[in-house]
Parts: sequence; C-alpha cells; structure tokens
Amino acid sequence: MYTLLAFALAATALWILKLYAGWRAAVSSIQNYPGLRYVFGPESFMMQWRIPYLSAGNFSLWLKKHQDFVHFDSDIISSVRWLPDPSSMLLLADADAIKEVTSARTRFPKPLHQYKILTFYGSNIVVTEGDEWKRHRKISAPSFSERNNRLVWDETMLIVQELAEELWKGRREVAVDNIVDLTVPMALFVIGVAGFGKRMSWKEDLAVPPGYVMPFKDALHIVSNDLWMKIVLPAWLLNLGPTKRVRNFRDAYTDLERYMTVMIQQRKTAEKKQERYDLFSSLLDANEDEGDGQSRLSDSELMGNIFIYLIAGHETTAHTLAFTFIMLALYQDEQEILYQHIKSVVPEDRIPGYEEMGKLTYSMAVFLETLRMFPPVNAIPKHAAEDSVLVTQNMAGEKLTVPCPKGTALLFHTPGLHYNPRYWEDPHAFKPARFLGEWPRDAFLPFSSGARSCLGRRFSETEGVAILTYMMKQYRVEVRDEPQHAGETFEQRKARLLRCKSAITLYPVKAPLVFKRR
Ligand code: HEM
Repeated sequence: MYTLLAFALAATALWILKLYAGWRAAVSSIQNYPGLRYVFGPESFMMQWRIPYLSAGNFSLWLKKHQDFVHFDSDIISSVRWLPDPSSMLLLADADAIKEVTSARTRFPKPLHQYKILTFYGSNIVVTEGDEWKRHRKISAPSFSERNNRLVWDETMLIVQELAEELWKGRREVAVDNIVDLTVPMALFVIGVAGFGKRMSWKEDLAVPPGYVMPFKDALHIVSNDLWMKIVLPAWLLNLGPTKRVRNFRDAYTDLERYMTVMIQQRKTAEKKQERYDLFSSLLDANEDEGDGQSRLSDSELMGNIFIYLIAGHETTAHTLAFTFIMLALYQDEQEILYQHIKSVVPEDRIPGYEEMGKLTYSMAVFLETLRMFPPVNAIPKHAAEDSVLVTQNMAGEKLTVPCPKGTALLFHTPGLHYNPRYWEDPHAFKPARFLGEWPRDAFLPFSSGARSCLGRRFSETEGVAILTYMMKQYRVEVRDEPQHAGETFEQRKARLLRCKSAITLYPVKAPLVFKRR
C-alpha cells in the first residue's frame, strides 16, 4: 500500500517537475516578455473566466479589450500557460505587427490542428493550408462575384419586404423578445438563397420531399443551431439519439447531406445549365471549368466548402445585425442621422437597387462601427513557422522588440486592436461617422486580413447594408419598455442590453426591442 502511494507521489512529482521545466523553457523562449501567466491560457475555450493564477479566461479577450495591453505597457503581450502542455503565445493588438504577420502567410500559417473540428461534410478552404488551401481558394473565390453580391442585395430586400408586408402586415408596433430571434432567421434565409440557391420564406414550410425527414429550411436551421453536438457528442451517441433534440439534429444533419448531394448531382447531369449566381452553383461551375481533373474538388470537398460558408457567414452576420439594432435603439440620435441619410439617398417610396449601395454610406458606417465594437470573432490564431522578431510600441509610443521564435503561437486580439486608442479616438463611443472619411484600415480586423481574410466580407456587408436600409426606412427601433426595468439609468439599460456571451462568435444574451412603423 505504502509502496503504491510512494509510487503515485513520485509520479506526480515527476509530472510537476516536467511541467515546470516545460514552463521555464516556454518563458525563456520569449525572453520572459511581459504578459499573462496562468495555468490555462486565454485560448482555452473550456475556461471562459479569468481566475487568479488558474485561468486567463477566454472571454476576458472580450471583457478586457485593450486593458491587458495597457497593464503590461505593450501592444503585444505574451501568455505562458501550463496546461494542457506548457507553451508560449503572443497576443497582438498592434496594427503594423498584425499586417506583417498576415502578409507573410508561409512564415505565419494557420495552426491547422485547431481547425480540424470544422471539417464536417468534407475538407474545405478554412481547414487547409499551403497548396491544398490554394486549390480550395482558386475554385471558391470566383463564387464571391459581383453577380453574387447583386443576388445577395436583391434577395435580402425580398426577405425583409416579405417580413414587413406579410408577416408584420398592418401592425404599427412589433416587439421582439430577443433581437437575435429576428436576425438569425434573416441571415439564414439570405445564406439559404444566395449561398445554397434555395429560396426560403417566413411562412411555415410544410413540404417535405419523399425520402427526407424535414424541409431544407428546417434542416439548415437545426444544423446551424446545434452544430456543437457534432463536435461534442461521440458518433455512437448521435446515432443512438437519446433525446428528441439530438435525434432532430441527427436527422437534420443527414437530410442536409442528402439535399446537398442531390443538388450536386442535378447540377452535374442537367442538360442545360441555368445561369445562377448563388455560391453553390458558382462553386460547382468553377469546379467543372477546372480543366485539370486533379485539382478539382471532390463531391465531399464541394459540400465541405458550401457548408463552411454557412458556418462562417450565418451567425457572424446575424449577431452583428443584432448588435447594430441594439446600438441604434440605444442611440436614437444616431438612428435619426441614419434615417435622414437613407431618406436623402432614396426619398421616394421604393426599394433601392444594388447599384445604389455605394451611396448608402451611413448604413455601411453603422454596420462597420458595430463590427469594430462587437467583432464576432475575438481571436484569430496563427503560428510562427520560423524564428522572427516582431516590433511594437509601449503606451508612450516607444519602440519595443518582441522575440517570436519558431513554434510560438500568435493570437490577433481583435477587441484589443479595435479598442486601442492609438488607432481609434474615444474607442468606447459609438460613432459611425468615423467610418465616413479616412479611417485606419489596418486596425480594423473583423474579417481578418491578408491572403487568409474573409471571402464573404462583401457578401455580409451587402446583406447588412440592405437590411439596415430597408428596416430603418420603414421602422424606428426602440428598447422595449418593461415594468421591471422602469427607472433604470441609460448606463444600466445599455449594460443590460449589451450583456454578451461567446460561443465561437460573440452574441447578445437578451435584448428585447420594438419596431415602430414610421
Ligand atoms: C460579419 C460577418 C463575417 C465575419 C465577421 C467574418 C469573419 C471572418 C474571419 C475573422 C475569417 C478568418 C478566420 C481565420 O483566419 O480563422 C473569415 C474567413 C472566411 N470567411 Fe468570413 N466572416 C463573415 C462573413 C462571412 C460570410 C457571409 C461568408 C460566406 C458566405 C464567409 C466566408 C468565409 C470564408 C470562406 C473564409 C475562409 C477564407 C480562407 O481561409 O481563405 N464569411 N471570416
């Protein structure tokens, strides 16, 4: 018994010694550059909150914004963790350093092991690097064309028009318990039609094709909502389906695969190709046009890519729109400026066309300012493939050099950059007008930057401007009055509406708003 105990103690001591040695090596690899020292680093999704010595807190990236950088007096700080293995990382809130990293893709590639969970129906552009990524990008990129942007605009307008004229018809006021309940279906319908080529409606869709369990709309909605199950639950448990929700997800996942397979087959065997500009159709066309059969994407890669557009583009846009409506409801003066601007561009009672998007500068400015203040993706990882040195500044503007040896993990700290007063005057204030003139483009990172930046940026900006323009022309948005919150100050109300959580992307927890017909 004693021997066993002694053995266990010795093994534990050895493990701690090994961890300690690893930790020392990690600290000295970055020459003890100032920063966070916790058992779990800020990249650990399982540890959301900052707990002294134990956890740097993944959510603290959002909560602290630029504060940690001020605390350690540098726009690049380090983080050294103990678990799951001792290693060092650099957190970047410096626009020039980030630009240097994003413009040297081979020196600072993506840490692919962190992305494997995003391979669902097949390999795709997000989870690949090097030549593999180039193959995916070459075939994917042409889908994000001007014709697709026009489709996004036209279809988005139809979606909001149907909402106003059919679902909300005749109502002077419409209250929503939580704004995401409105923006999530909006964005889903847009990606449904402009991404997958399937038009959806606010009305109930009861048509289930033979051989399927549910309509396409429901399959898309359930899969995008409950995708975490695919990551967290083992395959056997998913197949077993112990609860109704798990069974629904399992069926939705299988149905979506079947819908996509049939769409690919129909497109491949169609005698006459229809001119269509949704992402899926264009992806299939680009793939067929790829002369060299070897670089073509397989059917599963095609599905992997179209599905990743849904993952990358649905919640990000939906949550940004939710924050936009909240900010406009809180800041009525900004809403009035936006309304007057929209009226000056489109004075008549008509829906503006895509070619007018360029004139709707204030709608775009509101969308961009929301993305600055509430970047859906708080952390963008890279790693150093060779020894480097990064340059940054302290709060007084003095130059600092940061060692970045091969193997160091890097994290673009989006809130740190977006709230850095070096680039953004009065960064905590909601000031869309800052996006009207010259603005510091390198310090704006919601879509990442460089070769691996977001392919769907224009898609989501088009959707955002269209929705804001239509909705704000028709409605005034306000915070819903609730007796239990009577008497709260503006700051209390703002804090309540902007309470956020982060599950891959940042989202507001509960924001009840009301839309009042103008
Ligand atoms: C507000 C909306 C959006 C935000 C904030 C956003 C953000 C981002 C970010 C930060 C990345 C880089 C990810 C990384 O390096 O790990 C990215 C990549 C990507 N996004 Fe978006 N995105 C948005 C909308 C969309 C939409 C609507 C689509 C497609 C319909 C889309 C498709 C993609 C794709 C395909 C990539 C991978 C590009 C590559 O690796 O070459 N995104 N996005």
